Amino acid sequence: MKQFEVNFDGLVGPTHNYAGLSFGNVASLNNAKSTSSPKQAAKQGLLKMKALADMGMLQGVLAPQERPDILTLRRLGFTGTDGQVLEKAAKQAPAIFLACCSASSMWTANAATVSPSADTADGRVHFTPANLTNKFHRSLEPEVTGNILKATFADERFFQHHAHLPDNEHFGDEGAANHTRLCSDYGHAGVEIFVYGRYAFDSSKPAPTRFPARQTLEACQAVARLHGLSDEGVVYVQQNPDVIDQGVFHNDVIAVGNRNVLFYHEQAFHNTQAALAEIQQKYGDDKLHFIQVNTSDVSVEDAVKTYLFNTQIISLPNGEMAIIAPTECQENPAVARYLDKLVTLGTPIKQVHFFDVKQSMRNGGGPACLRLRVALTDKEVDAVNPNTLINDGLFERLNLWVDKHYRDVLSVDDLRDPQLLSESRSALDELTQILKLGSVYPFQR
Ligand SMILES: NCCC[C@H](NC(=O)CCC(=O)O)C(=O)O
Repeated sequence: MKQFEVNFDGLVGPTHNYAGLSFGNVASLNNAKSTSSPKQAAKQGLLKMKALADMGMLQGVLAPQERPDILTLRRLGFTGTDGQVLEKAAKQAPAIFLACCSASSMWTANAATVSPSADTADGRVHFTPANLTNKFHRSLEPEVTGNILKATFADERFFQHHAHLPDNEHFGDEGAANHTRLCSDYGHAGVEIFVYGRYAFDSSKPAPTRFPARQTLEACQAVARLHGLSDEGVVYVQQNPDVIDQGVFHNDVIAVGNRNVLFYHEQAFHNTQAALAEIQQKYGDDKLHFIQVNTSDVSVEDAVKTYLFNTQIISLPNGEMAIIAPTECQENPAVARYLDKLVTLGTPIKQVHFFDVKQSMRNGGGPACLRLRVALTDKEVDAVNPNTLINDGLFERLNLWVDKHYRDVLSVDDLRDPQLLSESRSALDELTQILKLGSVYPFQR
């Protein structure tokens, strides 16, 4: 039996824009209302997918969501034709309208939490879409995310899909961005690390004071229960509230793991030593590489600015690990120096590859935000919808599709244009045919 980690990247949607929607996410607020390029954003994402496929990795793609979200605007009382709904919402409630236009589903690290079959009680791969309750614009995603995941992982013999957790801040869940898994090989039972920002039912516990903690311990525990994980295979770690207050809105902005490596900033966790000890104890006797980056080498501010930890650590077919980093890491002297040193430290990480994903970075989404990791055996890979796996043909087809449907530039004012709604729907309708997803969007149902 062979085993793989397959990265499913989110395709950037045709309404990609900068609306400053994410309080606590420094990049989102800093770039509010600047002009975006949906076409460039989608192509930057596709190039990263293609590059990983060319490195010998299995690479998948997840479809974006329907935006503007007319269905939600109707639920909020805007009436008439779709065009009138758009016009009324844009005029009467511009902030709500902008939230209903976000292409934020591109960050598929927040699409769901995934537990591989080696970890689960019933031996299937489990998916729970994230409810993303902390941000209104993101809370609109889980229903359609579930549809897309079911259309991508359809075979019930191998894949089990759960409903997202109750839509309430007590169970705030941001998916795989706060979840990482250590294992000796992808197909072996591993240790799933769930990182939370606060306790929902105990206000005496530490919590950030400036920015919101989006993920609760209780949400993590619910996902672990749903997935049938054993207590011996799970570690819950509290994120350091101080770093949330410095703009680390998800754990994947300050830590990332792959196989036997945990790469994290000194300030990432609330109680680091206890967390690492529990992880090592549950992992067993095999060697784990805890690669800690100290503040004296890279400050939290630089980590947030460059997304040093929002890198993907991948295991290449030759067994070496490589870091997939945004070009911002290359441009920052302290971070560049650190990465130069890292590959000489004798850890499994031997290579660094830089990618320009600036369109996404400007909204606080680095390489790791753009992908959902799904560890699969060869049999499970065969059960995945094959039209969602990137190869030369699909890469070319998706580029042509982007050229045909996407705008070069988009300002937030353009979002009220009824033409954009119809462009977006024809694009997505064609995409569901390319990826053979069936009808996943409200406008198709
Ligand atoms: N994992 C990265 C997620 C980034 C995402 N940004 C946004 O939604 C910003 C959208 C805007 O401001 O237009 C977030 O904060 O959840």
